[in-house]
Amino acid sequence: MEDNLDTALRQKHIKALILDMDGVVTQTARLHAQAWKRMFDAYLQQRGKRENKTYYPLTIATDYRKYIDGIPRYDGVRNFLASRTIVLPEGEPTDEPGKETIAGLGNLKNIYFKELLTTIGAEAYPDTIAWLTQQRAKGMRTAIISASKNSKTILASAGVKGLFDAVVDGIVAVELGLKGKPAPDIFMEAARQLDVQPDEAAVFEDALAGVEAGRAGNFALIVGVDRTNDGNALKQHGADLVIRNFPTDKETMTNPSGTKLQKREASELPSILPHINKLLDSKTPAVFLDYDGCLTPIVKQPEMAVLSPEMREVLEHLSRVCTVAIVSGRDRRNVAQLVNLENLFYAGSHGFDISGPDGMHIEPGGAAEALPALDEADVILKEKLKDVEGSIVERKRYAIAVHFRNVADEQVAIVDQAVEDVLILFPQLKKGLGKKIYELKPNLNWHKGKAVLWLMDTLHLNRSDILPIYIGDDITDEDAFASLQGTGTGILVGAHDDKTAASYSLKDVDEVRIFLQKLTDVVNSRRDA
Ligand SMILES: O=P(O)(O)OC[C@H]1O[C@H](O[C@H]2O[C@H](CO)[C@@H](O)[C@H](O)[C@H]2O)[C@H](O)[C@@H](O)[C@@H]1O
Repeated sequence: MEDNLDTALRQKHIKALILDMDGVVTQTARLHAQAWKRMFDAYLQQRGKRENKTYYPLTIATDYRKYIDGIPRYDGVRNFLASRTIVLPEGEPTDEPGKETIAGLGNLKNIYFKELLTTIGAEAYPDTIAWLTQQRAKGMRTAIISASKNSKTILASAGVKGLFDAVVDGIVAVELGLKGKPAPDIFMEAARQLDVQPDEAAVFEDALAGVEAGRAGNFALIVGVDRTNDGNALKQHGADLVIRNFPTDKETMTNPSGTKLQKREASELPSILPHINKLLDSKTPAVFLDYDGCLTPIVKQPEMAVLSPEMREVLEHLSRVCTVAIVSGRDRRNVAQLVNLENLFYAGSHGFDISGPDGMHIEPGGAAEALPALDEADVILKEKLKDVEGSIVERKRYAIAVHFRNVADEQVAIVDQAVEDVLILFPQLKKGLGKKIYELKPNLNWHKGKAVLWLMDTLHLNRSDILPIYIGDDITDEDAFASLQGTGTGILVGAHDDKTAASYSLKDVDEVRIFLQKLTDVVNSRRDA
């Protein structure tokens, strides 16, 4: 569907792109949702006590989306309160935060939001930024619109201010007397500032009110950006086209060392087996290994993935001749127990939790602050999924895997929704994908690739006589392949759903064992020579 976007832009002769900020360019929707929930839940509770009445708390999946998302702040307060049959005086924009007026409650929400912005910060969607950068390089003009009065701070916090020729936000709207969405005013002003007519511009929106606003303004193309599985609703409200991500040319993305990242189809990779001698040359390997799907076959239940005695023996021999680390999505203690070899390094929870021989233990990703969010998310997910047969919520120290391998196809949507609902509640967490699992991880720039580079550095392996080799089978291993591209070797086991940054392949777990055995033999034979 994403490929259609470039075609649609061409067909409609689009000269300018007007993008909504929250949910399309920056990931602040979750911060907003959390701030709204904090403000309204406390207010409703306090009011309920006073009136001896029960007011239901705000639900993010329904109330926030329906009454608040994408519209000016005070309108959001008024809309939501109306859904609970509460009418308050409008008040003044200068009302004290928390005063029982529309403005007072809106001002309190804004304080909570700014607190979250300072503590957690805004992040830009990498796919949007990569695509926008490409479009601007082709001469496309770009504007960003938002109902927020904090847009400048948010754009600066996400580091994307320079990507837009015009910014039309809540402050500009007040100055010019522009009506909020679903009125088209804010988009029309953006088009005016870009010096284009609506029939020359495309609008990108994730909110239903925003899609309606684009339609009301007769823009040439309305693109719904579906980050929350709401594609049908976006279409019903007027989107011409719905995309889940912006189409980026993955081959042109760069790896952490700044060199061009090469990605290929798994089927194009040569087997590493005939190339071991050439690969090693005169170097000593440092071997980083994923666990599930690499050292053990993928099985139905996580606890059934037991290491074979043969694989353990091979690993033990290898660890006598070079550094060996297991880099896994599993909990570190769990994977260390499964492998059960003392002289290996273990990076668990996708690299956030690392241990090694002689009592070494360190958590280099800085994820400790996400622990309360993980604890709460774990409880909520277990409650939400308790009746979904076959689902497993597997808590690791710094991640939660939500397994749906054994869930009936028609129930997988319930799992999807539960994960999305929880993500909205916890901006400290982000979603990752794996084989038939969703992973909730700390929302930090840390992953298996960073853990590998950290180990290389800490263990003084960044030397010309060392060849780092990473072997893995899953999407999460791509970060490690990318981190080593140019300096080491990535080996993909089997295939996953995307292109790969690995350079070689191995068919399955048996071939991994054969490769590790041969590697050990080559190093040993050199020593004997
Ligand atoms: O990074 P890894 O060591 O590969 O860990 C990734 C996840 O592996 C486990 O789940 C996967 O393997 C299970 C057992 O074969 C399988 O049932 C599941 O469908 C796979 O996704 C593990 O349970 C997760 O915690 C890891 O994150």
